[in-house]
Amino acid sequence: VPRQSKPLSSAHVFTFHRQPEPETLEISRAAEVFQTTLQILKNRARQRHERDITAPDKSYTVFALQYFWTCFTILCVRQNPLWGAANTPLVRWLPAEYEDGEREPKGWNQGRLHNGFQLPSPHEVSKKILRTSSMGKEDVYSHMLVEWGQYIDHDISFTPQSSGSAAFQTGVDCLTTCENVHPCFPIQVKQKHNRRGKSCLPFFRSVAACFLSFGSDIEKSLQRQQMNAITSFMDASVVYGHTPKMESSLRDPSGLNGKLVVNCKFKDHKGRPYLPFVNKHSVLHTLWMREHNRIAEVFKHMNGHWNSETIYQETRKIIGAVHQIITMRDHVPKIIGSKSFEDYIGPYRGYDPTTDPSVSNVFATAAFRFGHATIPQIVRRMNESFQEHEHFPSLRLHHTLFSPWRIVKEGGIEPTLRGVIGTAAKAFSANMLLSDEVTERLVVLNTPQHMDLASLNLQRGRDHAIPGYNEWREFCGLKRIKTLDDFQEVVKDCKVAKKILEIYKHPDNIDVWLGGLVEKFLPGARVGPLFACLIGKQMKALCDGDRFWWEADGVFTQQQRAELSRVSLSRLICDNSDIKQIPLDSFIFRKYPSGFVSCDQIPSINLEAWRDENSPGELKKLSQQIY
Ligand code: HEM
Ligand SMILES: [Ca+2]
Repeated sequence: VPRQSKPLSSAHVFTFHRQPEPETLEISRAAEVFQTTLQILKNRARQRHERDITAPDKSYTVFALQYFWTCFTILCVRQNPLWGAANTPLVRWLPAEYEDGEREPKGWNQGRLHNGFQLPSPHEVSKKILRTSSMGKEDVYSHMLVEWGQYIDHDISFTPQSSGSAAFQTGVDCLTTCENVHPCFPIQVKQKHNRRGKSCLPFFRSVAACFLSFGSDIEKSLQRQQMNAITSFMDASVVYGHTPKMESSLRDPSGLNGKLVVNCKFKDHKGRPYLPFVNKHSVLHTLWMREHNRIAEVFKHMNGHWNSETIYQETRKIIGAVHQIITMRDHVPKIIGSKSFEDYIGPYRGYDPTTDPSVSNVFATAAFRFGHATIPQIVRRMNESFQEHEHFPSLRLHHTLFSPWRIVKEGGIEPTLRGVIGTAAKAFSANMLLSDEVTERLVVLNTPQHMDLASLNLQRGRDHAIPGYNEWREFCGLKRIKTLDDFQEVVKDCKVAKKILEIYKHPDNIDVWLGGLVEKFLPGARVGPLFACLIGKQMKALCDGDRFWWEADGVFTQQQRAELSRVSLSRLICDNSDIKQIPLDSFIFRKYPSGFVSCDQIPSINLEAWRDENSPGELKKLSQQIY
């Protein structure tokens, strides 16, 4: 229960709360044991010069069997049952590039050359290219575009990291060591930059995933893969959880009305409920919880013969559909631009069982992290006239505005929500890429010191052995960069292009997250051609490969689909908060009062389309009154 009388320190507040579930840990441990065992055996074999890994000894066989058994138990009988499921590998659109071909990240072995050059330290790249203290303004989109990006990302990917701070084999502590020992892969820092006198920032490798490939390429099937701990489908897993255990803990314990659990101690001044727990997305999450309970209440009266399970499942289906619609109709086109939307996604043509909807490694590790360049320094809280709030001032990001006690104690979700709608998103510009709120003051789980998000992203890409910028350009049918001139053509800022090539020395060595981030935006987009391609392809896979996509045959009736297409984020806000005026599209930045309309002008969904024929007649009148 959020109850804090005084502000928490930034270290407490701005913590990235994403914890893997026990199942995730079990599976990753199996994969970890397997890889380590394999390594030991390979080393031994090499030392003895007697046999190679294809001649297994007894202990290897035992470990291998354990691994296959643990991994096998997560398989079930559906066709391609693992596609899009939680705790399965992030898929590879291009093969991994490990230094040893199997599990050592890029940059693991000191002195190893790539295209004739050593890779620059992510920290050096961060310092010289990505950091900034200056800010710019976007004038088209509101900060909601950024919030939604992160929110939806948390529905589709979560790559868990090694949880123990001690190295698996040696017991070396990842928090203190500056050596590369699995699962520690510290980020090297030049001494003078480090206040604690250490020459590195701690970094935990992402956990290994089970990977059962029965193809002929043994080398490839033994390669380390990373795991997505959540369902890749846009299924509102932030709201409902992604395991049965989590799901049941989020449902109303009385189980009588198909609703979600609410905070039993605190309510806002109008009696609207709060979430019962601490959560990074408290504002959006609170809106969804209220929306679920609002719809469930309508269903209870409209379809009186539905039991609580039916009410819950039918409501959940709608909430999932609304997530999909807001993302695909309102959000993605603003990010990748309408032309790329047409090229990579286009109109929906039905469920395709041959499309793998799993999140790709490059999407989670690089492309969708474009959003990190849109994180602001300051987030505002606003009053009813969308002006700076008299009582609740704007906050530096690291004094996070999304901390739940502020919501409860400081005016409910509305001041924050108005700030998110009423503030223009941070402008992206090549010479001020990442806010120092996240390069200097980021606190992540497990790590007591402040971290740097830019270094983390770059090191994560290398940890996952993601191929370089040029490989991905080629993958997307774009020209490879060979010279400074080539690069200056595609990068927003010529000086940045030059600096990058100076640091990396060879264009093939440029990390894909960085290369994609500095590209010139496509017209009407907030990313360049490479990220537009990677995000577009991923989004297409997420809808085509989803049997329960809201437009797929048999998921909703035609009438229900017509109703669903009237939903909007602005309607969600109107129905579940005290906000009475809002832009029609809350991703678009409007300066109050111009462009704001009253909530009753925002279309809403008519739930009559869900009336069940079998509903007893006398309840009809009652439900109409409520609706
Ligand atoms: C307050 C704002 C944000 C903070 C503090 C934040 C922080 C982080 C951190 C600490 C990580 C893990 C880094 C690592 O060790 O690899 C991460 C991952 C990620 N972030 Fe953000 N982020 C923010 C906003 C965003 C936005 C706006 C987007 C996209 C539009 C985004 C997309 C992602 C993605 C795709 C990942 C990888 C997810 C996974 O598979 O685990 N983030 N973020
Ligand atoms: Ca999901």
